[in-house]
Amino acid sequence: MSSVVARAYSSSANLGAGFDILSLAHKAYHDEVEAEIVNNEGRGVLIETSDGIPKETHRNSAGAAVLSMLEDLGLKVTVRLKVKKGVPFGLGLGSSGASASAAVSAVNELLGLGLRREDLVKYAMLGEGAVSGSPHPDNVAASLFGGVVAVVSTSPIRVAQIPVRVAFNLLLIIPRVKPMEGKTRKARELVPNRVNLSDAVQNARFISSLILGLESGNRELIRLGLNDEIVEKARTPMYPHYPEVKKVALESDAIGVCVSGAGPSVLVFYDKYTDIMGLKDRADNVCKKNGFACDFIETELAGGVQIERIN
Ligand SMILES: Nc1ncnc2c1ncn2[C@@H]1O[C@H](COP(=O)(O)OP(=O)(O)O)[C@@H](O)[C@H]1O
Ligand SMILES: N[C@@H](CCOP(=O)(O)O)C(=O)O
Repeated sequence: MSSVVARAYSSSANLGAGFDILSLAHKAYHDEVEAEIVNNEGRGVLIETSDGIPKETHRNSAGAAVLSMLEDLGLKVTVRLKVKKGVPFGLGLGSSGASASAAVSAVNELLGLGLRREDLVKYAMLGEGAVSGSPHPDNVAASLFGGVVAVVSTSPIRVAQIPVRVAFNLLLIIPRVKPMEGKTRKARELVPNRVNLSDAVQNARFISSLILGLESGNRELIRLGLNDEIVEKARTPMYPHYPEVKKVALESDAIGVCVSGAGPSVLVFYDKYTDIMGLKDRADNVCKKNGFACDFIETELAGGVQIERIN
């Protein structure tokens, strides 16, 4: 085998109150990473890309993830990663996580390491750490496992896939703005270190409600669950359009609405009862009022990472 190509999908993390815990993968966008061995003489990772992301190994989520994997496993090999971006970055769509997930999966296959997906989460999240300053596991767990996931333990990593027994589609409302360099890093600086007990309790209610709603197919529980008293609130200055977009989407009978990851994109769960045309129309006006156009991408849950080709 001379190279392996892996594909990983975009994701929306947090899902309301599940900061660094909950996430889902969607088919909206995907990244592809091709991994090949350069030599077996030393340990290294070379990045090849023409998609506007850093080429230095330590500054690229794919490079940093794979390097941490080679170091941890004591492997002396240099690999080249060709990173083809499909997931736009800086918009809250898990772009850095998709590259890291595809990269560790491709190298796992290339070197015949036989790692479990939870091991791959462990390494891919270190790629997230390299770009956002903290190794959050939620986006990579969704891109690696697919569907809706909860990272229920970080040491050791444990990921639970949440059974979804309700029919819904997803709408991403994506501001057409210049991506802010290091956006997630900045957004994480806004998260408070200490929170009121009453807010923590309220958030635990939201998480319970969302998971129970998805499992039982109860629309009202999902709607209630897609709220957050802590992180979304603290970050509101980074996405001032969000409260009004949420209001008009709920008035159009969306199932529920939350910020996608650290924003500025907004994730809407909708179904046949939702006035989707009216929702887009009104949300479009809110975006324009805030000084930018928004793209509306209708999508659905995606599966986990796939090995596309073995050459
Ligand atoms: N492989 C990669 N894919 C996407 N962004 C990357 C990658 N490697 C490094 N980056 C950097 O990470 C940042 C994007 O990540 P972030 O702000 O967390 O947004 P996102 O929600 O897209 O993951 C950008 O500054 C980008 O240059
Ligand atoms: N839990 C993280 C998720 C960041 O997602 P991104 O797609 O915006 O990078 C956080 O909220 O910081």
